Amino acid sequence: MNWLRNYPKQNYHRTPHQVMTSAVGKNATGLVAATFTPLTSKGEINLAEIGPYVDYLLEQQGVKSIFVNGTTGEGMSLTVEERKLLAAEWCNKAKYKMDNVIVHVGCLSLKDSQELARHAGEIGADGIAVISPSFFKPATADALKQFLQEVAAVAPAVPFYYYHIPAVTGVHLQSRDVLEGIEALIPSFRGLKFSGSDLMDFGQCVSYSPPHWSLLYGMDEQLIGALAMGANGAVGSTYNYLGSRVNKLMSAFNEGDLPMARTIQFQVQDILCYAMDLGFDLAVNKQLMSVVSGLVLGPPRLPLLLCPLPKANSIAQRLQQVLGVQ
Ligand SMILES: CC(=O)N[C@H](C=O)[C@@H](O)[C@H](O)[C@H](O)CO
Ligand SMILES: CC(=O)C(=O)O
Repeated sequence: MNWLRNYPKQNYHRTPHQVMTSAVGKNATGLVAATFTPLTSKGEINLAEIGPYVDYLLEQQGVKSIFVNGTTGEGMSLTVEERKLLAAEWCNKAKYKMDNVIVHVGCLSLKDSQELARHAGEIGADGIAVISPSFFKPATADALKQFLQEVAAVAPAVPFYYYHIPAVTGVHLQSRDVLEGIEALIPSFRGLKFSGSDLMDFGQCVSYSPPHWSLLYGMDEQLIGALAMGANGAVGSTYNYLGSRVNKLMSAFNEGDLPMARTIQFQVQDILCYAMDLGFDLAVNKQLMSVVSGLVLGPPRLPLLLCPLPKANSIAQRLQQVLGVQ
């Protein structure tokens, strides 16, 4: 097995599901809902809906952690000022109630990202996450790490997560290469939110990670594969309305009941297949959440277009049918 010994990368071979609490903050584990951003009918941010939203997740979905201003939250379509107001309100309303509020602070401009990272530290966020810049893209993993390092450096006490979502950013660097030596550059580094389909790269990230990192998976339709690979938790948009059911998937998996975990995964896939056949984008997803939860999340921001209500209603109906089957 010489090829193994010659493999240049040092892996920790950690035991999946064991994440130690670290010196900097607490790790995010379990289910994390990537929240939608409530807007008024005129397209302004609607802070008044955030308190009820937090309570809905806790009481109706059993979801105790959130990831705000990310892809689902239309973070890249919001101004820096709007993002600060939203992050502050999420932290404020989730304080003493939720386990973890992770604020996404990635921007195309390094300076904007730093301003948001500093602010997240001031408002007591439990973590910050940064997506790769995607207009001018980093040419190498080292270039990306330099960017991440500069952001993390302004909020050194806040647990830092790298957010990999290649289908959206068009940045296809292997996450394993991004993780290589990252803690020497970013002492507050605490994990990865991996929203890609490449489970080999994800597995290599798990294998490389020390026990105090959290590896969170972000493709809700195949979470079970990532759990098998050693994910510590999941961040996703569908946990806004499927959190309660997917919590059961996680416990079934942890208890070794794979048939049950698989049954639930197939239910999630059924709902998403149905939605995708109709055309499923963030605007549809947001409207679906409004229909299912009763929260008034409003329209998406341009260039996304408001989803016609009958379409969201039809997906919601399918969801109720599928969830009706235990
Ligand atoms: C592109 C996107 O928004 N990905 C989300 C998180 O990363 C997922 O939660 C998906 O929305 C979900 O897996 C449905 O495809
Ligand atoms: C899904 C996710 O993590 C996001 O919306 O950013």
